[in-house]
Amino acid sequence: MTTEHTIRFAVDPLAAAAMGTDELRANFHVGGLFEAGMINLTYTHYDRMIVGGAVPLGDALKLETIRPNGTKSFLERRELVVVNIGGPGTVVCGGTEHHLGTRDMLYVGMGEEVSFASREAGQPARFYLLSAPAHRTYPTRLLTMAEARRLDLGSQETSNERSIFQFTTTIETCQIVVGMTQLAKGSVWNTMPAHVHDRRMEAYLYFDLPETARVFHFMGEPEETRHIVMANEEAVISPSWSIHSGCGTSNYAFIWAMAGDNLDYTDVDPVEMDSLR
Ligand SMILES: O=C[C@H](O)[C@@H](O)CC(=O)C(=O)O
Ligand SMILES: [Zn+2]
Repeated sequence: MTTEHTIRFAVDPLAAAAMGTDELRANFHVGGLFEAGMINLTYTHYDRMIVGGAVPLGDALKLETIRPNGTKSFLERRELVVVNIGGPGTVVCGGTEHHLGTRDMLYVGMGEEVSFASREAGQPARFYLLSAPAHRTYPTRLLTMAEARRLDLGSQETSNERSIFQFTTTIETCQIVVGMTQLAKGSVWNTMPAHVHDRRMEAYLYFDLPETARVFHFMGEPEETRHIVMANEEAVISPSWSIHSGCGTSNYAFIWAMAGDNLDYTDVDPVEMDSLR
């Protein structure tokens, strides 16, 4: 077996507020996604979003179904987004090979059979995986960073100068809204001022951090915040009631992905600075 999974149940805000560091991490922090020769998946009960990692070496890795999906194939009733944060690699969907360079994204429509390969085992691809339930098949499509819609936000003065690359504005998906944010050198804050969006959960994968750098990821209801310390290539789940913002000891990049009731990136409830506690 090269496809492994763990499960995260949904947590309400009162329960989360009573948690210490270890419990917060056990519920919201997702580490160990990128293991050589493995597909590691975390099945969450937040909009049934699955976050995972696939690191193929010499042999291709087939995306096998997992028990919580309750289907014969993984994508029988799901869609998938693959973002490559490693060396060049290939995602094969129903006999068609898609070549993904670093930071390229592939949308895979419902019903496809998927396997992953690296071009060179010595410089393996590191595929970040996001999957949510789907109601119809949209075409499988490759999207490069250059094709993403770019938004430049923040400023050097407020240490949050960053570029947002929206992947799913030019391709159709059932539920998943995904993109990547790159912080400029010297900028450390993301998503501050903060926001919430109860109609969509979100997950972040922080990456491109130096080995000893950390991002303090802020979560919780705006009036009851907590933090989780994140290292390189670690993910964190943001329940729909939670803010999701971070401050790093260096600049960094992250992949954000949402699933839920609508696909409207701009539909967020801003959090007033006065209400943060
Ligand atoms: O709902 C949107 C997500 O939280 C992110 O796109 C925010 C983000 O990348 C940023 O402000 O840096
Ligand atoms: Zn958000």
